[in-house]
Amino acid sequence: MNVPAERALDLGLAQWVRERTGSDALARAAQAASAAEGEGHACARLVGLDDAGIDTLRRHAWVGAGDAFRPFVLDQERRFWLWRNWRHEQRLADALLARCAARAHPLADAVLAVDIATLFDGSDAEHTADQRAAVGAVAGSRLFVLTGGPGTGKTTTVVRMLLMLLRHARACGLPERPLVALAAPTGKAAQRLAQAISRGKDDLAPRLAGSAFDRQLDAIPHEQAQTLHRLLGYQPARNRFAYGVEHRVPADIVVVDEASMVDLATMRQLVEALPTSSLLILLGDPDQLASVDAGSVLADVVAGAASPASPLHGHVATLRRVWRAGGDLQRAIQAVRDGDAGGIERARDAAEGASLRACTDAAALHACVDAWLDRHAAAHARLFSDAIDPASAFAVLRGSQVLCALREGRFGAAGVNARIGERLGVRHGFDAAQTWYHGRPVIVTRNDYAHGLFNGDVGIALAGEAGVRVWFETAAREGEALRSFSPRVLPACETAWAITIHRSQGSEYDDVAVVLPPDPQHRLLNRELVYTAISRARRRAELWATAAALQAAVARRVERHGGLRARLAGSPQPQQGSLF
Ligand SMILES: Nc1ncnc2c1ncn2[C@@H]1O[C@H](COP(=O)(O)OP(=O)(O)OP(=O)(O)O)[C@@H](O)[C@H]1O
Repeated sequence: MNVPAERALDLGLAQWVRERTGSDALARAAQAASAAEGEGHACARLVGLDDAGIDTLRRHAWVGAGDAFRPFVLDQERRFWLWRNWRHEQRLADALLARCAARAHPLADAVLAVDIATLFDGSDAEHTADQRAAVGAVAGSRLFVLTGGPGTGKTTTVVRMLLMLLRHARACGLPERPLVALAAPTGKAAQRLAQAISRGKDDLAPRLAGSAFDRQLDAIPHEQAQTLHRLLGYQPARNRFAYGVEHRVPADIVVVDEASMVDLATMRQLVEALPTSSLLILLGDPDQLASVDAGSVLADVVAGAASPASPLHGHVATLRRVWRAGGDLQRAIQAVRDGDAGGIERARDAAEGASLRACTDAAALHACVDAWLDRHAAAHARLFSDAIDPASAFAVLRGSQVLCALREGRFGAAGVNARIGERLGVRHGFDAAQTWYHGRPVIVTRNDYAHGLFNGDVGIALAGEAGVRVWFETAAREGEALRSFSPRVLPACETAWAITIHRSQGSEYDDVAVVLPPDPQHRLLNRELVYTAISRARRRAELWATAAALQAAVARRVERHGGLRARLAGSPQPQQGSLF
């Protein structure tokens, strides 16, 4: 079992605290809080300290109870925060609860019933009961959270919510013509949101022609979906946001998709930057991996709201029915979400759906890669043909993707990438050792504000008359489609035949292969990781793993430590775990 190395950052903080305070106990607690933050927790749990040690810490001038600024906060449950994370939780919870307190019920039941019937005309009332209820509940709220797994109709439902809100804007306390902003944590997710909303509008247009909602469809600006950082006016040179408490985002209704990826600090920035009279709608799947940075805001909101005592109760709707085709795959995804690894093993032979390919060693991994390349041979032949245009190349890339739990090593993205590149080179007659070959997919690993390219953006290298250009489909400006760059000016990027599961968040592919390390004890294996990976698949997911590693992963849940959930539940909640 590999243990995380002590980070220089955490040791540095400990040393700094020790030098200034002379307190070894405080230095060690500070190190624990910093290390916990690095692992995604908002605070550390000091359960290894005895009562005397806790008392010593509590009496220290640098440690407070959170009522006034102190560098650290220690609560009654031995949770220990860096001040900034304590403050983020406090301010975020206050803002969310204030939004709930401002709730009104402006529309009469009869009006709601008629409108919902129009918006869902032609659909089965029982099958759409959750979606209908969500549309009815949003009117008059200042915060609404719509959750559900892949294909449960979150986007479909939010389009109808927006139509309802636009039609009754004044009654709902919004301006006559509310400004709607659509955002997501990454460029890729923003692009998908734009496409999904556009599709939803197109589906509805013929059905709503001539109805009271006809006019409102045009007021949903799907082409303006943007990253959260852009919505908040992030200024990289100054590392600050243009919008905040002093200067609010000019928007009346803000929809944020893939909210599970939004960390604590960014969510606080968002809620503080929105006008208090605005409505914030969060969409997401709380069972997915939490944000890369500290916090698990969406999961905390959903869990907190489950308590009937919570002011958030009634502000969260969960969609359960899966509308997307592919019953086998959907059943396997749900089984993993519910902790049942057998859901995948039972579907072992499914040509469509989910399956497990035993992958115990390098030879087995190579066999998996070869079978994968055989299956996608026709698509790769298209990709490597000289005639392919960038849009078609991106369509090929969306068809299949290998996702790895690890970054490094043979079973990590680095090793699998190297193997796939090498095998494709042999099959299609190119030298995979050269960096920029025609057909090479890449993923950006650093933000480059000058070129408008961001961590996670996927590009494709295509050779043309002007030499190799690298194409991207994430827009830098509104209305822009494809852009190309010389490889020389690109920010850091990596080959993307295989990418990490973390990097795949917010993306979807028809066919997905998920590579897990064979060691069942590997500390990075957990249920959220496997669930996130296989739920990226639209048609088929294949796990390259040992049955033991799969079972161990699905059995292990990660819960992030923090105080947000208890604040939102309306009552203090002790938590499990030890980091000290
Ligand atoms: N009430 C409905 N009637 C008919 N089809 C529906 C309904 N709700 C959803 N669908 C269909 O199910 C599919 C998935 O819906 P949608 O894209 O809204 O889900 P989602 O939860 O946003 O998915 P994801 O986040 O995984 O992309 C779409 O093809 C959509 O048209």
